[in-house]
Amino acid sequence: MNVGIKHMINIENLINSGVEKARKNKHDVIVSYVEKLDGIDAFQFIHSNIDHFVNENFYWQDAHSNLLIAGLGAAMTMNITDINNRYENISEEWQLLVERSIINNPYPKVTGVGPVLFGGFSFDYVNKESNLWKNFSHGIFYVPKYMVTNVNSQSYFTMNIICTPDGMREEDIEQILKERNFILQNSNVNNKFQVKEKMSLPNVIEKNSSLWVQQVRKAIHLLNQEYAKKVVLARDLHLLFENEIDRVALLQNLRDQQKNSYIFSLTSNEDCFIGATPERLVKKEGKRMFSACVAGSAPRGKTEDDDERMKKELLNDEKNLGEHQFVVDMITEAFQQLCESISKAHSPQIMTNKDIHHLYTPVEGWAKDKKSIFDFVKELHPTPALGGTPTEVALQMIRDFELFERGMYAGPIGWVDYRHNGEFVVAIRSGLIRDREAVLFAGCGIVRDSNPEKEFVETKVKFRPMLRALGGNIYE
Ligand SMILES: C=C(O[C@@H]1C=C(C(=O)O)C=C[C@H]1O)C(=O)O
Ligand SMILES: [Mg+2]
Repeated sequence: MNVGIKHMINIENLINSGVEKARKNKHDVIVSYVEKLDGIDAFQFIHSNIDHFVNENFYWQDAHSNLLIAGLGAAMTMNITDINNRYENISEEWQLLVERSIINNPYPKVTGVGPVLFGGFSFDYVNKESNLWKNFSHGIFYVPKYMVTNVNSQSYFTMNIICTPDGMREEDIEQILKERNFILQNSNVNNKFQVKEKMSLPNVIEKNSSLWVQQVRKAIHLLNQEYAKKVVLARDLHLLFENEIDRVALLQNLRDQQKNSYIFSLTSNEDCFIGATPERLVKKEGKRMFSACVAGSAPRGKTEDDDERMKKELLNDEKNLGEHQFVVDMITEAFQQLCESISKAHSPQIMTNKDIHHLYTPVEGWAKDKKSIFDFVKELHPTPALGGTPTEVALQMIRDFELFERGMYAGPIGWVDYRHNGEFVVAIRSGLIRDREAVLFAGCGIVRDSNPEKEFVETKVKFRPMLRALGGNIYE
């Protein structure tokens, strides 16, 4: 791989301009340098270098594998401290950071290169601050130091360097260039990923299953008293392994097994939040906006005929169609507020994943002037696919009835680039990995005619993607 001297000189010059600008304006400046590098693969980049960036790394792969982004290290981190204005604050901070950056990008039409902010928001704005989510709190975002983007069969390498008004020593610059070369040499195509050894089988601890069913029963009772129309209740499942969980192997398994899902992983200190979700919250491409209503579920059939029957039944099932419609109504309303014009399918379609079918209605629109992706996240989250209807009542029911802390589960996770394009998904079919332990989450939309036992079975199906990838197939 060409780690070229020409690039080294360019980067050095750029850093010097960054330092000068930072000094003059008395604020931090991000210097971003983009190169096109044939044959560098985002996953490979992660697996070859993860040991040097154990506390800060992320991976993103969209549902069609059109776009892969992997990041290592943090040039700068944004922790969410003021929960009340978290979307506005992140949006403003990002806008400012971009305005103050120096970007060398010969490929201005390519999305997801140059400075990219990656991260997520916690599900609820009221957090119990449990030990489980101590490394994520209300949400966390960072701009990676090094990033690989694979898009439309091309590969790009971005390096982001933060320059402060204090300047930078010659040795620091040398160190940065050395690290860059080391990473690029490591990411060599010949360094193919292999699962070192099979993961040990976990001990799966199903703690509160009967209590969860009781909670669902209580919720249904309240729904029948017209307290709310829908609430999404989730449960947690704990896995304990003999050895530390191999996160790269887990990521690889999700990639292999969940072909048409978004694969995400976000590391903060010793914890990694990872999953394979089918559900887009919002995507921004210039002024074009895309969202997806995904709610209402049926398991896959055992045979092809069976599977077709499942789909047909789901498309005609009153209970599932009701669950779905709350989501369509809410997302449509949010898009009507934020868009000049919108369009959506007239009736739900079927979205099929490895383990499950969902009712699916895509929604599209043209954003009004100056609306950022964060404006959309703020207006959309939580949709009734993850919260309920009405939103605030449902949120309170979730706080009262659920037996664990949601943290980042079901929250918006994704990225935005320096031209303010990006995508957020809802972080379901996910789990939190810490050392030898994994905590997985799955929930379902409870409506008046829900059956608690059936909803329990639905959560089992939704645990499968993470369970299979971790080798604990208790619900197969
Ligand atoms: C809440 C989850 O999934 C959501 C609930 C669904 C349902 O109840 O039918 C379907 C898709 C998701 O919007 C989850 O997977 O944890
Ligand atoms: Mg459901």
